[in-house]
Amino acid sequence: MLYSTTTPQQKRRALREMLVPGAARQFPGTFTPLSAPLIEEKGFDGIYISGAVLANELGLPDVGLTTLTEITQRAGQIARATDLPALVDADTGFGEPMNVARTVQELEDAGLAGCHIEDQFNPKRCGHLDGKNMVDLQTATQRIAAAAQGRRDEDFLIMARTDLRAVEGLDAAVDRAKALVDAGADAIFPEAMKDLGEFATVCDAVDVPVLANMTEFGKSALFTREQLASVGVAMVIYPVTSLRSAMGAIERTLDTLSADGTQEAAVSQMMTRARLYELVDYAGYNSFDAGIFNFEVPEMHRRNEPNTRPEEVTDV
Ligand SMILES: C[C@](O)(C(=O)O)[C@H](CC(=O)O)C(=O)O
Ligand SMILES: [Mg+2]
Repeated sequence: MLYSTTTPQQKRRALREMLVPGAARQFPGTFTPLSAPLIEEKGFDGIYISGAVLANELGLPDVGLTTLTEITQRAGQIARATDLPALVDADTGFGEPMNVARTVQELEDAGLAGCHIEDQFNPKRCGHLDGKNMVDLQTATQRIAAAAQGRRDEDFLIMARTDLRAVEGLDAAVDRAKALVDAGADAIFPEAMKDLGEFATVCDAVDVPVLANMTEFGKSALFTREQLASVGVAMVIYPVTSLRSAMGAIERTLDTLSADGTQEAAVSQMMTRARLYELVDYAGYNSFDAGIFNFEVPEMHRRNEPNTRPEEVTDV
């Protein structure tokens, strides 16, 4: 009930302990606190909060328009809704090295377990698009050093992302990854790897955990957890998967509603009222204050059955 009872420090420790090479810990993305208990219940290892998704959710492209305040607020709301550790995308760190240090402190205060900071020039773009502009080595390493210096909880994970692969090739990306580790990165996010062999090369080259980005419609094929584990990947993110699934479902339902004049044919695909109430733990709040909850779900309404709206439901 209410929020997570696991403290941010405990979540950070848990993240550190789970990130071992070859573990391929799965972190599905979510843009809403409501999905966090769902991810937890399905047995995943942690939660990813995508910069692209938080921008898109605001109706914006992922080109560095969102602010530190917006990201911190939303990421904090999501982190609070789960006992799992949450890793957030901090884009280019929201400014110069001193700003990057402040970014880390804000994210620590919001209860995040870690963040990643990338070496693109602002305006940045999705790592799987062409035409990215990169900052030089010195700027990239200064960002990471500033992030490490700003951190107050030594377990807060500073992950360095390098976008260099798509611009200058794998060797350049590996060299940069090593330099970023030397600057203080606790983990590496090699963006836009072409194949499994490239993930293996990065994993072999650095002594810190490596992340694999399994974003759909990107430059990397969608490898299985087992495949990524076999080359040494420690953590896998599915950044936009739930947003794409949700938006696909919304579009299909709107088409049905528009074509049929009723949403009836789409109801069986929807999450039921009962399941939704389970996710927000109505029952838990009821044991706290019996005045809150007076809604019993008859067995027949626990299933998705079109046209079976119970009378009681409208009284809630
Ligand atoms: C991981 C990523 O940075 C994100 O913001 O989720 C994006 C994902 C995407 O746009 O598909 C990325 O740059 O890869
Ligand atoms: Mg991003």
